Amino acid sequence: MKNELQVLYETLLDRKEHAEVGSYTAYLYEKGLEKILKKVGEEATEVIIAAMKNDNKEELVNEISDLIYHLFVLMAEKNITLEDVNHELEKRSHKKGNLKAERKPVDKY
Ligand SMILES: N=c1c2ncn([C@@H]3O[C@H](COP(=O)(O)OP(=O)(O)OP(=O)(O)O)[C@@H](O)[C@H]3O)c2ncn1[C@@H]1O[C@H](COP(=O)(O)O)[C@@H](O)[C@H]1O
Repeated sequence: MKNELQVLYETLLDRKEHAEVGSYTAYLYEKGLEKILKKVGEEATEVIIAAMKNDNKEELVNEISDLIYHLFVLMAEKNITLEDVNHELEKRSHKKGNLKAERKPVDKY
């Protein structure tokens, strides 16, 4: 079963091919890369502000979701797939040996 992140990414890719009326995503693609980057920057700042406020988990989850949405729009715009990111994370994980049993003392930061 697909998780919500996969469904969202596929929806955003679909919006690239079929620009629906009233779609905020289609509006971002139409505005172009500079607008998308501006939104990623704004949303990242909002995550930082929400995280510094400490105890409002709901607000922080909200802001993180906004940031993920805008990052995914950027990925779709740049033809970067979830598989690309997954593959990169997998490579890092194998290199580092995330399981405690595999980890050597030198692997520590
Ligand atoms: N997950 C999201 C999502 N998160 C945030 N946003 C939009 O991002 C915008 C960010 O809000 P801001 O106040 O920062 O920006 P704004 O003032 O509305 O817009 P700007 O003038 O700054 O561009 C809001 O309009 C939100 O609706 C999203 N818009 C769409 N989605 C999902 O994307 C998919 C496709 O949606 P549409 O493209 O709208 O069909 C659907 O699954 C939606 O649920």
